[in-house]
Amino acid sequence: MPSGETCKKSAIALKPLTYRKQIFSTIPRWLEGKRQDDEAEDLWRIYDNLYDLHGFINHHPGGKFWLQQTKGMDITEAFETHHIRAVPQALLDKYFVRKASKPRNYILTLEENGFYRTLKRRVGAQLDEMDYSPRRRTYLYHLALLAASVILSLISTRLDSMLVEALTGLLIVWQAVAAHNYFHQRDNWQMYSFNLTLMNFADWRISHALSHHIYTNSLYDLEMTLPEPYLCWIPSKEVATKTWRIISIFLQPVVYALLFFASFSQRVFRSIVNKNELYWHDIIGFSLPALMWLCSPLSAAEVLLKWCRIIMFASFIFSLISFNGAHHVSDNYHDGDALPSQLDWGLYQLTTITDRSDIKGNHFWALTHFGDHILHHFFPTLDHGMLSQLYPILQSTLEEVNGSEPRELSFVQHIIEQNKQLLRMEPNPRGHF
Ligand code: HEM
Repeated sequence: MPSGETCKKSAIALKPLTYRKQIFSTIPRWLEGKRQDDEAEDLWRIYDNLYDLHGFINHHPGGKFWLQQTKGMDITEAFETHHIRAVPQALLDKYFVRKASKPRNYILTLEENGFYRTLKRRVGAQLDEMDYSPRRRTYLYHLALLAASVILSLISTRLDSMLVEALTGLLIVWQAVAAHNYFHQRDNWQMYSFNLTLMNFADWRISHALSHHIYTNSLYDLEMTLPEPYLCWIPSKEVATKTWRIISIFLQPVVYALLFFASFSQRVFRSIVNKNELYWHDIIGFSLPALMWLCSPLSAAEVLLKWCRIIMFASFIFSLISFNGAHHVSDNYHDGDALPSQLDWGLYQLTTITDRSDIKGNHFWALTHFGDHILHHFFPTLDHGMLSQLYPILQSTLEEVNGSEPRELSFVQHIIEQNKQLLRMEPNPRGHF
């Protein structure tokens, strides 16, 4: 089990992390811990200002969820990255309460003329000239994948074929990754289809959108800490010994295959013994086996077994794509490595992401495999199909700052690198930028 000081103090924050004081990381513990660490006094903190957004929660165009969940927190980066236009900033004055009495807990910066906000201003100025037609194609891709997942699930009940089950799992994953495009945006029907994986989009809005996207590869990133102790990417012997790291390489396929079941059953368990963590829309996860049972001659037990195999295939494929998609290249920054000399939030992000070179420029593959990942982290609410239009602005802005290029590797190289990162115990002494 990870223990020791390097497991509790992130290099990008001033205070030790409250949520890491407990043995297992969970989403409710992360939320509670962040509230304690941020000390926003039951209000919302943006930069050094405190706002009372209680009256705005129900009117927020992005949906209630985001503000309900972040009450009492510092939401500076989430606020900056989720709005490209100037309207939300202009609205804020109305809700201003007072200046915060303490400095921010996070040391990454979002200076007005720094890299990220300069890039965002330039993208904002381009928004009206962008080609919005890829949004329609994204809509059709997701719909087609969803329909195909349902149809193939039904076909799998008529054919006794593992291959069909694996294909069904693959389609469920592709539609779920496409649904991920939608849960980053204002509430919509597509986000619910993510739940066919047995994971829940609302949980992912926290662990992925509010934690991973903002504090990438740091100890505040739940996508780094939830898979511990089975997969440990933090380069420290306090987090995992060499022997355990070697074992974890061989354990990976099992962890991948059980991820969906494990995340659901843990939530059920904690809901029974502690506080409810389930949502009404978790029921969507069971709509496929119910439909398979209703439309097939198989018994309930046979359908259940078949569906479990499909979910295991899906879980394996999803983990393979997501854990080997961008962040765990051994040269990427992971908490404990030397920080970049410039602490701009956007430049920090660039040290934690290596894009997939083999799917660049292809709308379908990028949508279903977390492609164009750097731009997705910078502008998560923009439709995934539109991101590739922003490369020229990204490149020219980056060139002005330090002349560097966004890094890219193929999928196979990502897999090799991710395994190297699992084994890496020594912090990298050289910070990018
Ligand atoms: C945790 C912080 C916040 C998050 C994660 C968040 C998220 C979002 C999302 C996902 C959207 C929809 C974007 C789309 O679908 O294109 C949105 C829209 C919007 N939000 Fe927020 N929001 C946050 C805080 C705020 C605050 C504090 C304000 C203002 C007081 C605000 C004002 C707006 C407005 C006016 C829009 C519609 C215009 C636009 O998209 O730029 N939001 N927000």
